[in-house]
Amino acid sequence: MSRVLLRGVRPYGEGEPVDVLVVDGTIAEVGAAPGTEADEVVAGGGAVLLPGFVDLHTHLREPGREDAETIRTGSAAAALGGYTTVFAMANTDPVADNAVVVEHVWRRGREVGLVDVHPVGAVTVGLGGERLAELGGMAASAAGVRVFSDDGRCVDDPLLMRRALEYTKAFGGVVAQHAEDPRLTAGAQAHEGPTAAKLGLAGWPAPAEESIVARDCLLAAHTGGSLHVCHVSTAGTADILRWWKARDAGGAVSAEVTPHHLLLTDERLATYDPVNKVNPPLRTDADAAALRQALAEGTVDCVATDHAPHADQHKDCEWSAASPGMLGLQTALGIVVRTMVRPGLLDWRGVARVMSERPARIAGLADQGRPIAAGEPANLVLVDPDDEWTVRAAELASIGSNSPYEGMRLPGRVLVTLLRGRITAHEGEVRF
Ligand SMILES: NC(=O)N[C@@H](CC(=O)O)C(=O)O
Repeated sequence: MSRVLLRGVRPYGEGEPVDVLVVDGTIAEVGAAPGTEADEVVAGGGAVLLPGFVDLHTHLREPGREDAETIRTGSAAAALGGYTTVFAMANTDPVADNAVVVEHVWRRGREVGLVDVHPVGAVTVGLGGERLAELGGMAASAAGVRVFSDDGRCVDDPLLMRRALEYTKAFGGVVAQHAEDPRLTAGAQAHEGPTAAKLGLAGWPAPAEESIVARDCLLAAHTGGSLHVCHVSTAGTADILRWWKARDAGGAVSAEVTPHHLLLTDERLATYDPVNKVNPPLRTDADAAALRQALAEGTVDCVATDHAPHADQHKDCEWSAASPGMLGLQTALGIVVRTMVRPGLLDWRGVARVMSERPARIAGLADQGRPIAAGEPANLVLVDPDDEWTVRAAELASIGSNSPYEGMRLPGRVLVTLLRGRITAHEGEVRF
């Protein structure tokens, strides 16, 4: 029998500190537990206890790009960031578009054992956008895939998108769309606006995202399927989602926003440093403010990192040749605290909602994003809300070092992460 005692912690940052006893992976008691024996006692010091975070959008790069990240290093970054579950995107090499590849990713995640790694299945064969992949085969595999996405590419053919929504509905799946009309973004390098014009970079216009989101909402309603909108980046997309959700038109539509789109804007592009290159691109102050508001009110359901590690040679080059993407797993909480908690847009219950509960429900997970209560699985993260730390990309667990937050002070430090009662990260150290 394994017993872990978290002494003096505040679930959801509320009330007086309590003790939380975890026995064999399950929360056994929440309350005062004086004199309780345990294999390991964590001195909580009044820190905030939350359900472990769930990331619907992670690039782990394995198989194929192990020079940027592996399932082992990405899992370590996740545990250190407070995550107990990540969804590994399908744009690997080979593409995760069949049962063999998704089972490999799933098994490797289990072997590493730091977080639950759920492979995302590709919607189309080879992310080619022409033929549906064997969605049912991936769903029926040992990996039990429920989330499907061509992320990195848009399923721009409306008929294929319709079929994907219809087909996944049969087994409770969700289609996570990278909303980008490719005809409107050919050659795009930056958000289309004054900054891109000044810097001479080809623009990525907001309607390229918004038109696909509007279309897909209509298709979700028509088919009764489940649509999840990846990395919402514009105020206009938030408006469409707000209008759509108010209509309650059928189907299920959910959406995520990344930490970087909550905080960073295209003003950072002036240095031409490709660390700021990401897809969808950093947009304007007004967009970021609208996204923070949309997340606070629930129009955008959750935060997802879009953790996108790249090997140095794909970032240490000129802007146009650089790969888009940023590290995100270890900095997500800090950015959410900075942009949402400190300004009063979210309390800690809200953080639990957007980083754990909603993403778990969207993906249909039964054992994650659960209440902190006796009898529940002990997937938990303990956060010091006041402590600040300085981001040093070289010290992050990922192989790639493409963090746009280098040198930034971030509030909210992860003290301990527990996966089914096992401590996976402790004071910045991973426990493999
Ligand atoms: N989000 C990113 O900027 N990059 C993603 C894929 C993509 O969406 O382009 C990646 O896989 O690197």
